[in-house]
Amino acid sequence: MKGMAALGNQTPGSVLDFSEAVHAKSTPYKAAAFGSRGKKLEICGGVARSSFLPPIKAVEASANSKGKQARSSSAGDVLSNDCGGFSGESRLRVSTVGNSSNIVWHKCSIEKSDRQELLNQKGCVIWITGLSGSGKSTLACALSCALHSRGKLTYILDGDNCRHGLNQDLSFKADDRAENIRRIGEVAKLFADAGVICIASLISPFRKERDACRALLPEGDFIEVYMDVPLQICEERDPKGLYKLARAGKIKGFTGVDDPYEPPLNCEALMYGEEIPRLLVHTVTQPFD
Ligand SMILES: Nc1ncnc2c1ncn2[C@@H]1O[C@H](COP(=O)(O)OS(=O)(=O)O)[C@@H](OP(=O)(O)O)[C@H]1O
Ligand SMILES: Nc1ncnc2c1ncn2[C@@H]1O[C@H](COP(=O)(O)OP(=O)(O)O)[C@@H](O)[C@H]1O
Repeated sequence: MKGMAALGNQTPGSVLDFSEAVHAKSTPYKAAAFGSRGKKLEICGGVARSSFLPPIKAVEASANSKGKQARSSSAGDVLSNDCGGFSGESRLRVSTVGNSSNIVWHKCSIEKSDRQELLNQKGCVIWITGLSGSGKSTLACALSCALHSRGKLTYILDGDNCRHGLNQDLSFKADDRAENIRRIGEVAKLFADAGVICIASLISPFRKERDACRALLPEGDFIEVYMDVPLQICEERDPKGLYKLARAGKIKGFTGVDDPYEPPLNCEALMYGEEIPRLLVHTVTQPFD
């Protein structure tokens, strides 16, 4: 069982009420949430409990052998120094990561745990996946509003928005979608490392790539939320008219129409139904140390 990420210093068992944060409809949103992967949390006035995972401590690891591919490393291969000057210990280890050779991880004495303490919250990634029109952006915004109003620092990485900048070189072909997911996963990891609650909201149709993003974070710090809304409903909503264009053959490779979507097998939270998410019971957690 995986633990759920702590979102901050909330009273254990407290509820994130989205009623102020979302549109006007008042019918409760139907949702099921799973705290640890597969472990159901109560919804709509329920309680979500989780085990607090201590902040990661940098562990010295042996240097990568030449040519060995490592996804990323925050441990080992360390060049460290204190903020105050040049007195810090340096353990210079050169490594190769992907196509980057002769690189050295530079470590600072201010770590994730220090930033979390400053912000009084725990950095984590809430990853919202689902078809176009399933309500990802709506939920991301509602979640951000709800947490913000509770004094929690959040940042949304929206697939559409990131494609306006960081990912503007990527198409919707499978390889580019995979790269889109990978990049957003890496950026989300940086936000979490900064102590921010990062809400990633993108179709992210491939299970393998989503799982790779999960693997970038300590256990419990990646909360996968699946918008389990049937294609038919998404298509009826069609707020941007894209499904219509896809059905007319004017957009090729549209997710759900003529491009695949692989639903999560074991996500932390499952959102379904047609109503606006008025209530989402979320994670919560043991107090921050
Ligand atoms: N071919 C195709 N398939 C799916 N979606 C398409 C496509 N072309 C453009 N769009 C618009 O791009 C938004 C999805 O971008 P993402 O970065 O989230 O997609 S992905 O994760 O790389 O699959 C998606 O936004 P959302 O509706 O917010 O999901 C669409 O508006
Ligand atoms: N739970 C919901 N019930 C009904 N309509 C919703 C819900 N969530 C979002 N919508 C509406 O569906 C449309 C698509 O929502 P959006 O958040 O843009 O989806 P996505 O980001 O997945 O494409 C919007 O018009 C939005 O107002």
